[in-house]
Amino acid sequence: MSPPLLEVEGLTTTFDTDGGTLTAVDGIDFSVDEGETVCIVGESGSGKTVATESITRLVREPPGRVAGTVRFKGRDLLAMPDDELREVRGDDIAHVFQNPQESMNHCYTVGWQIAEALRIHRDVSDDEARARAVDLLDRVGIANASARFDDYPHELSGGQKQRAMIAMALVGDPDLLIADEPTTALDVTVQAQILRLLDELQAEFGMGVLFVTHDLGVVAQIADRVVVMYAGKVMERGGVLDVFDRPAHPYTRRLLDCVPELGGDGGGIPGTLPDPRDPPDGCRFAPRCAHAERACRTDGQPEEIDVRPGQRVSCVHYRDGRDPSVLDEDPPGAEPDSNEVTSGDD
Ligand SMILES: Nc1ncnc2c1ncn2[C@@H]1O[C@H](COP(=O)(O)OP(=O)(O)OP(=O)(O)O)[C@@H](O)[C@H]1O
Ligand code: NI
Repeated sequence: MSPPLLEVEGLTTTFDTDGGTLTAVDGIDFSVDEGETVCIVGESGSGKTVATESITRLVREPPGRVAGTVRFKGRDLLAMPDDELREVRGDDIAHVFQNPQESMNHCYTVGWQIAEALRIHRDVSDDEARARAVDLLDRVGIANASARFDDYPHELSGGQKQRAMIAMALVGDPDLLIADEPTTALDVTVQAQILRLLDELQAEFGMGVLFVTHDLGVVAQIADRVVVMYAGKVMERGGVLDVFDRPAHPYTRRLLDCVPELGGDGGGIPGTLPDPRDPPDGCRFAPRCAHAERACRTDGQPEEIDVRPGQRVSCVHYRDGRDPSVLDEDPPGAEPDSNEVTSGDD
């Protein structure tokens, strides 16, 4: 088997804040294979964005600090000199962010920005850059691309702006596309179009995609594999069909319970995320877990246990000699520590 395109080990990102050191991502591992889509999913504040921005060291240091290993095509991005990393960022790994407004320069036309990116990455003439930029705009589904080339960002709709950002990301023909909630700011119809577009482009360009979302409906649509994050830790991971069919971790189950499209009630999970400056002992989810017992509240996050090929869960109830079927029952009288409700899909 060839090594993964991206292999993240022990990724830990902390921030120095006035209130002390905050650990946003706490020693997580995951990988993305060539041509594969991996979704990182979890509630707001779980560390999804910080994790993906740590990969190419987009996190500002200080106050941030990124540790661990991030091997991309065999090279450790965290140990790489800045100038080499800049090349990787432009050519091999592209980011698409949630708000295209913020990622685009308002003073230049959309086409010019894409052409300029092409000129930086490739040694091409102005005419070639323009032709290729128009081609990319066309490829991402912007109608009448050669006319739209001269539009300023404010002249495009939200969906068109996001398409243009995707075109910009494709300039270097990346091997890995990191997309952080790229459709969250868009309405549902446009969101579906952009997801379809990403799917097509992935097949065409053969990219690996690392996709961040809090929306399990989106995960179901696009993921090959899913990594469930909570409070800086990985709770569960596996093939998307396995995890959706037979979620193992109580947190994953509660998340899925929230999704109306999957028969859920659309509500939230009672309680809130722990303070990242002072996380609880044991499983990070224990304070909100109806099945938590003493073993869940001691030591660190439980080691991950294989539940079926490719699916692993960090939960003491799956340890040898234990019966995880207790998680299927409503524990009598057991209430999570807090009844404050947060939305599971904000
Ligand atoms: N620059 C920063 N300085 C201090 N703390 C930060 C910084 N950036 C992120 N954090 C903290 O790190 C934690 C993880 O944040 P992150 O943005 O990665 O969450 P997320 O899972 O992407 O959430 P969302 O779904 O809302 O985007 C949060 O507690 C957040 O407040
Ligand atoms: Ni985020």
